[in-house]
Amino acid sequence: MLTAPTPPVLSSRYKRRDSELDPLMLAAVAASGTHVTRNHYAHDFFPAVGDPQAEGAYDWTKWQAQSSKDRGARRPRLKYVSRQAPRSQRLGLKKVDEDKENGAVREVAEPLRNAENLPPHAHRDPQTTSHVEGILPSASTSTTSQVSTASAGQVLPPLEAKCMARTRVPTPHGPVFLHLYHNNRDNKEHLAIVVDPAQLDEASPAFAPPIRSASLDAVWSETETEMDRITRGAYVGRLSATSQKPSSPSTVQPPLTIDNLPSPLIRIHSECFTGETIGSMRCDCGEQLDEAIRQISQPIKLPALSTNGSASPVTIPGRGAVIYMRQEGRGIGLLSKIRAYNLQDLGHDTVTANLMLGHKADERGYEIAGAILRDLGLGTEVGEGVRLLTNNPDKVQALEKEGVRIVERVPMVPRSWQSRHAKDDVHIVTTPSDDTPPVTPAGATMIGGGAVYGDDLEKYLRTKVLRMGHMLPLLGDDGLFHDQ
Ligand SMILES: Nc1nc2c(ncn2[C@@H]2O[C@H](COP(=O)(O)OP(=O)(O)OP(=O)(O)O)[C@@H](O)[C@H]2O)c(=O)[nH]1
Repeated sequence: MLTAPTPPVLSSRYKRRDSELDPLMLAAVAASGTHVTRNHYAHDFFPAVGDPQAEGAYDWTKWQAQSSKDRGARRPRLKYVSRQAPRSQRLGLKKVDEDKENGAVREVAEPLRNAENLPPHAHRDPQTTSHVEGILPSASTSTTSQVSTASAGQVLPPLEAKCMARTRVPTPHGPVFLHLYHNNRDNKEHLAIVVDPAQLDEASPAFAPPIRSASLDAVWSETETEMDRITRGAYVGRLSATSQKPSSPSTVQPPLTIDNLPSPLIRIHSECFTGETIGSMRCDCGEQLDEAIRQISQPIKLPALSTNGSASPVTIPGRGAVIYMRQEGRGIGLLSKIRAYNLQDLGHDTVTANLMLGHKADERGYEIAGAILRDLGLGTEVGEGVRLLTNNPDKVQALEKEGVRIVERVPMVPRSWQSRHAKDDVHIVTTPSDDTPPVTPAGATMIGGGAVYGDDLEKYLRTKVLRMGHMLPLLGDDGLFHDQ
């Protein structure tokens, strides 16, 4: 129909009434080598998009179409990739596991987690998990990297994390630069919240190297324009209608002008929808995120500087970063975390609840966090090292294993516990009764309460100290603090 000559008789007498054939649609049909129907809208024509470990899979700028020298050669057939789970899973044909003794029927396959298009690490290894209560393995706080575990014999390409975009975000604690990362190990958009307001003030002398993403500042293609760079956040100074200076990959880092500059303060924070978005007081995650940004943003007071000739003490803006990892529920995902909360309401603690669901106590990995830190020039072997905000000994170890140079661990004391030390703590607000909402000083927190508190939280925090080895002093029955 498309190629046959138009019948001469009809052409003048009957004009076409349908629209012209869409050349884009024709090109798509030709490229796919197969039929295109309205049912295929969810599929990709690009090869490897559904194969996140392939070169160029997560980054469109790396996708090389047929190069000019190959033009004469036979064109490879493009792979036709579906991002959907297999049909049986989409239709909800779930495998169930019947626990005959208890008469319980339990779903063992989570359709989304087992979708074939997910990278291999998402498939659970039955050898390492146990789900039958009564034969629970001993509490494991292992930080075995969820992302680096490949099935036997599979070789993963070297990990790459690339900053796709960056922008300035004003927060109650001051401006931050939000960076969004893609990587070739999981399909998640991890974030870096960089606190370095000195970059916004180009007029003042820089005492410390700016915290910038090397991958964002790199040249992505020969054809990229200044506007492309600025739009993705590769600019210097403060962006405005009158100030638009694209950054350059070869920008020479200013040397450290002061000897006793504290290393940047950083936190690796794991996503917690409940604690951060709806203000759940089962955990202190929202408060920790807020507190981390607050602490990192605190101005740094330096003693009199000899190197810059100033005789009086100098105050410089705070600097550091929160690396925000999409590892909800310590890596088990929101669905399982919600189920775990119900088990916790039955009386089990946070560790046991995870184990009962067939998960480890902690399934997080820190390989990608390490790559993001490297990209930001933080904690590299040569350089300043970092101060890490955490109570979690496993996190310190796991990051050191990833090559992050940690010069100091800075504890994160829950605000409700701080008040036991200092009753006049500024973050503690009036204890709410049932009908009066707490009075929160403006800008003191992101979510709605100065401090999280309550029985659920107490139980959670105690479990972290007693079962997960978190380094916090516990208040004993005798009213005294006891180091664990
Ligand atoms: N599975 C599970 N995850 C939880 C629970 N409460 C909070 N989380 C998750 O735990 C993660 C935060 O971990 P924490 O143990 O608070 O902190 P940490 O990162 O190990 O240690 P710190 O650096 O000291 O805060 C987030 O991903 C939360 O979603 C829970 O009861 N069960």
